[in-house]
Amino acid sequence: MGAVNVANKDINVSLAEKKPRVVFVLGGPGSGKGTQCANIVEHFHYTHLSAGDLLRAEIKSGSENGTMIQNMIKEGKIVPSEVTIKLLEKAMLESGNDKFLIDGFPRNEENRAAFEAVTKIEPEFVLFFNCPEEEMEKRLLSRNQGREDDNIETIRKRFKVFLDSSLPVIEYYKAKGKVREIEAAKPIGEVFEAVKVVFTPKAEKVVA
Ligand SMILES: Nc1ncnc2c1ncn2[C@@H]1O[C@H](COP(=O)(O)OP(=O)(O)OP(=O)(O)O)[C@@H](O)[C@H]1O
Ligand SMILES: Nc1ccn([C@@H]2O[C@H](COP(=O)(O)O)[C@@H](O)[C@H]2O)c(=O)n1
Ligand SMILES: [Mg+2]
Repeated sequence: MGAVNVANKDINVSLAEKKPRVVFVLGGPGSGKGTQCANIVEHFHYTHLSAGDLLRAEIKSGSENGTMIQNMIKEGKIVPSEVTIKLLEKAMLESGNDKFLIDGFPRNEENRAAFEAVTKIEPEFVLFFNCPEEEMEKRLLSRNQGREDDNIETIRKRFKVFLDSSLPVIEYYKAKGKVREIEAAKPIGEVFEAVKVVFTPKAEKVVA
């Protein structure tokens, strides 16, 4: 435990020193976060870190937390921040990049406050994909990526967690003027056109 704490301290010091640029990418399950992050990476050279993907990789790695994480994901519950933040910090430091899309995080108030306290990083802005449940449900049920949480029972639990725990985080950042909201119930290309506007520096935007 002591060794882990020492290593953590080193990680935190160097992340705080690096002062990376962070965009939080939020939205309901199936709103298209991962799909649009792939486009943003290609055009704007961010590194994409999906908290859900990191947690799924942790299960596969045979980590001591694997069973706990797997059980929480099956129930659509939010894994304790300590676990997720360690994975995010490690991935940020290993990437060598200085700008990140953090997808699916912070998912609740505990995630948000712990990330800020541990890393001292404030997001540049929050990209929020707003999509009706009916559309998200349809997408998740036809995603076919073998995810254990893409079944109707877990999907309904994930929707409830989104409404109860994740929307308040979006509201928190809205009050700070940091939310860039995207209408996500459109074809992928149209959604990306709206995303591009958010990421294009003001000076480069063409005035019509
Ligand atoms: N604009 C869109 N129109 C139609 N289908 C879409 C659109 N965006 C994404 N999809 C499809 O919907 C499914 C969910 O998309 P994606 O995995 O990007 O969502 P997500 O927000 O990352 O979901 P999760 O929170 O579950 O990880 C995928 O099969 C994807 O191909
Ligand atoms: N901050 C987070 C993000 C995700 N989880 C868990 O992973 C599941 C899948 O996440 P996706 O973003 O890939 O949909 C999610 O339902 C949670 O169980 C988490 O705990 N904390
Ligand atoms: Mg995703």
